[in-house]
Amino acid sequence: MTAIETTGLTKRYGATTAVADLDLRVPEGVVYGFLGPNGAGKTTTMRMLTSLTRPSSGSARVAGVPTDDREHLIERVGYLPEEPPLYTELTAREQLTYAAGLRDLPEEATSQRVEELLDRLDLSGDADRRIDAYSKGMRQKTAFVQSLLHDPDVLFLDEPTSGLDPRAARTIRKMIDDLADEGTTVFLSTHILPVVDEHADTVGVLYDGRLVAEGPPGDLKRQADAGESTDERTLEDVFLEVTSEDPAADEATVEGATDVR
Ligand SMILES: Nc1ncnc2c1ncn2[C@@H]1O[C@H](COP(=O)(O)OP(=O)(O)OP(=O)(O)O)[C@@H](O)[C@H]1O
Repeated sequence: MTAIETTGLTKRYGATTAVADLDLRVPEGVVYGFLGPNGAGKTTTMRMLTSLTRPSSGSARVAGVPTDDREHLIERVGYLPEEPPLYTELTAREQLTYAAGLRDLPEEATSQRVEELLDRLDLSGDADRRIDAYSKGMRQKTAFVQSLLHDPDVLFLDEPTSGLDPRAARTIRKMIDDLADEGTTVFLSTHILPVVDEHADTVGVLYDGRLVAEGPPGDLKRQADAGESTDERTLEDVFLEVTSEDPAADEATVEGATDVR
């Protein structure tokens, strides 16, 4: 099944077109790296795909559910936004119990899952402290657990390793791989290109609201004209090339993998 499918998905804010006519097909169980410069429309896309923002036109289905069917959609998707909202007067354990309650998740199984996830992220020892006393990384870990609690089919992650120390960041990256192995589709937006290079099966690059390149990282690198041997090309070269204002660079970009312009 296709995990994410969008047709002509568009969002306008007044005169600004944040996302323009986006056609995406993301198969189940893959890690999809969603890249783009600041203001390219990544957050807006994720907000539309999680039913937090309505498209101006076009449509989308996630896990087979139309995104305008919010009630059913939220059972199937998880979202870790860049600045996750948490009740800072609660402890992490209370926050997670509260979130599970909102979703009507079975108590015992959920509590076991919470403990496993907290333990994996090295947060068990702090789980009964109030979130307002947490570091940025501890808040991030709490929000990450919250996005996963209901075992979503499709998980949207916006800069999931933001503020995390190297060990915690590595744990999250490993969890992303494990989730995909278990069949979860992970839609990963980050500016940390080596993470995308290592973990994403497919990369999509958004520029000015449009998808300007898409394909497996290796294919994109092979086809990028970075003036270097293939081995030395990085995803950063691809990114800079396909998001360039320079029309000459626009001509000679990543043809083939799926250059979608
Ligand atoms: N609520 C809003 N009202 C008006 N304009 C908005 C709103 N949200 C986003 N935009 C505009 O839409 C465009 C895309 O923004 P978006 O936040 O989706 O980009 P992004 O790719 O997530 O950027 P970043 O990498 O900086 O997080 C920008 O021009 C932004 O100013």
